[in-house]
Amino acid sequence: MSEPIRVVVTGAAGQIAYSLLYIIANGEVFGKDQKLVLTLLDIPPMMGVLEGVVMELHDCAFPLLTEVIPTADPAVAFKDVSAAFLVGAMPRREGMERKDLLSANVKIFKVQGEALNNHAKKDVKVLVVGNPANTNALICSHFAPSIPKENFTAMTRLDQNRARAQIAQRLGTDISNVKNLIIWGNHSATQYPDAANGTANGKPVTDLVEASYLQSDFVTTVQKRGAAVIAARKMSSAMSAAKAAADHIRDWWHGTESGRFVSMGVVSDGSYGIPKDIVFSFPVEIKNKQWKIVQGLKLDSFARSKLDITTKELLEEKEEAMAVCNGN
Ligand SMILES: NC(=O)c1ccc[n+]([C@@H]2O[C@H](COP(=O)([O-])OP(=O)(O)OC[C@H]3O[C@@H](n4cnc5c(N)ncnc54)[C@H](O)[C@@H]3O)[C@@H](O)[C@H]2O)c1
Ligand SMILES: O=C(O)CC[C@H](O)C(=O)O
Repeated sequence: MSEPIRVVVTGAAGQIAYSLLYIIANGEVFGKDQKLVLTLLDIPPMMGVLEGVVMELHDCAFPLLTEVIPTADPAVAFKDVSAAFLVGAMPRREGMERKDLLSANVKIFKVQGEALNNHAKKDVKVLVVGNPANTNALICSHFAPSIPKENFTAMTRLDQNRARAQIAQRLGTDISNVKNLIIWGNHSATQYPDAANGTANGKPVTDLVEASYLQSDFVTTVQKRGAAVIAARKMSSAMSAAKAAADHIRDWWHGTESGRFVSMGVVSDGSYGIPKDIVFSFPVEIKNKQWKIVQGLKLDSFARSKLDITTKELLEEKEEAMAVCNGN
């Protein structure tokens, strides 16, 4: 059994955290031999609810959980953390526009970037789940200059999982047989879910599924899945978001198997002609806790036009977010 590591979950009294905390504390992210100290951050009015979550965590009797620290103070929450799940933010509800979220949520990530900068381990692995996730991750990194920007990522794993589920259902095969679907760009309705490199039972998805579906309904279903869940549940997706957050950090911590890639929002280095310094979802491979963008994949003109749309949205979001953070 190794020494405990400290892991923070923000928005710990919320919906996603309620599913996520179980998965983390049960050893399914950092491993069954990794003891954990969990710090749980939420805002002061939620401290009562958070107390209940803490009681339940104790009552689960998780062997790996050595301590649980609920707090409303970022300095306490981020102290010496090795991994950070930044979930806490307002979710979009029916009738709200995505833009309504940006100005409210982006400020949270400025504060938390500063807190990470001042209190976290310098090799902390940060996953931003709170929306607009890509731009929040960029802001967080911007305000944490002492931590390498490679350590800040945004969650598009839920979109990847959604894409896999759509293809598996269409082919009537197990989801574990469907690999290497890619999410490019923003975690929003402009993302481009791309099956061009995907395989199902070892065969190219493009040989098994009609191009007309892959270029239309497949793309729009995945793009709009979050909105469809909100319309049905009247609340944003939570169980599936928690599972995806756990998948994301588990793969970052333990690595990806050879030949298999996963999608993560990472600070662009200019790969595939995407402008530097926006958080863009790319296919990555992971080894020794370092991700690398998969290079050399072919993008046809259809794919390229989709990447242009999502890039434009991310550049606009960046400008808007910087203006909010600078008080303009
Ligand atoms: N990237 C993705 O794939 C994805 C998927 C689903 C949801 N989301 C986003 O995740 C976020 C959380 O969703 P949820 O359903 O858990 O929402 P929720 O409203 O149930 O919970 C959010 C929690 O965050 C807390 N919070 C607010 N400001 C905070 C702050 N400054 N510090 C710490 N905690 C704070 C709230 O008090 C609340 O307890 C939303 O922004 C949602 O849109 C992202
Ligand atoms: O607000 C949305 O449209 C999406 C909410 C969430 O990010 C999801 O993908 O389920």
